[in-house]
Amino acid sequence: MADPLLQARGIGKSYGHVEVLRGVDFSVARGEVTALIGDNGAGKSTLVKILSGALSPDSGEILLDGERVTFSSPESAHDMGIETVYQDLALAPELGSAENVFAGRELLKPGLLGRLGVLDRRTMRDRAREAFVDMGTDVKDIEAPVAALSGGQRQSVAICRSVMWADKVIFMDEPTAALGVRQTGKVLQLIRRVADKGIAVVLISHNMPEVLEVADRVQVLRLGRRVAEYRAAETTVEQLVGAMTGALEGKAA
Ligand SMILES: Nc1ncnc2c1ncn2[C@@H]1O[C@H](COP(=O)(O)OP(=O)(O)OP(=O)(O)O)[C@@H](O)[C@H]1O
Repeated sequence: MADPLLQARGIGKSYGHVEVLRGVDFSVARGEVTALIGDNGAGKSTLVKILSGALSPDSGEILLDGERVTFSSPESAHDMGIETVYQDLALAPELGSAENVFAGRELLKPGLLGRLGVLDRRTMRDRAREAFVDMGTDVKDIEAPVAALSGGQRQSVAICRSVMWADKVIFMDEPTAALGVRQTGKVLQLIRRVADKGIAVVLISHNMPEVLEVADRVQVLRLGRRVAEYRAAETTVEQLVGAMTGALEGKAA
């Protein structure tokens, strides 16, 4: 693979006496979509939480651009250019798409007498619109409440928001799980576009054909260990399922 941008080495994590991750190595490169797959309970979400600052590992190390880093919180990972799109999307349904992009990170402009403190609504709207156009999304009315959008459009808003704030890594947890075929296709195109901007995308998915369609590389977790790594172009659904269930030995890419 190209030089890893984010690299985890020997990550271990237990909840009480239950060892959930056991010496997991994982790496992602700029401009690539890396799928993270595994059966229910394999440890995917736990690994993503560790790599995005939401959980601390018990052991192992994380390197970003070759430098060892420690995330004390999701905000500290955000500050280093790492964002996560969770399955619930964390959008405020009553706010518009543009407002959601900037929610909690509003831009301010000088108020009266040069004091900071007035929301710069126009700049936020313009930047959000630019981001939506740049990413090729079909959200037309960026002021309509996101509750009124389709599931695919809401997913697009959440992805565009992450692109606005991340310049290194974006984790996406099952971004197409609730979508129909057409909307899934659009979201997959969007995911590709995010990677083409030079961002490393990590995609958690249970949908193997989708993984093979959009990912460059696939890393397989089973029972808390990374058991295989494949180039998507050189593997099959059967191989992936075999590695996930333990029926097949994985071959390092
Ligand atoms: N907060 C917690 N306390 C105790 N055990 C937990 C906690 N979170 C996760 N686990 C356990 O850790 C293991 C790995 O869970 P994790 O959610 O990381 O798996 P996953 O691969 O993301 O699964 P899924 O595909 O079902 O989301 C599971 O056995 C789960 O029950």
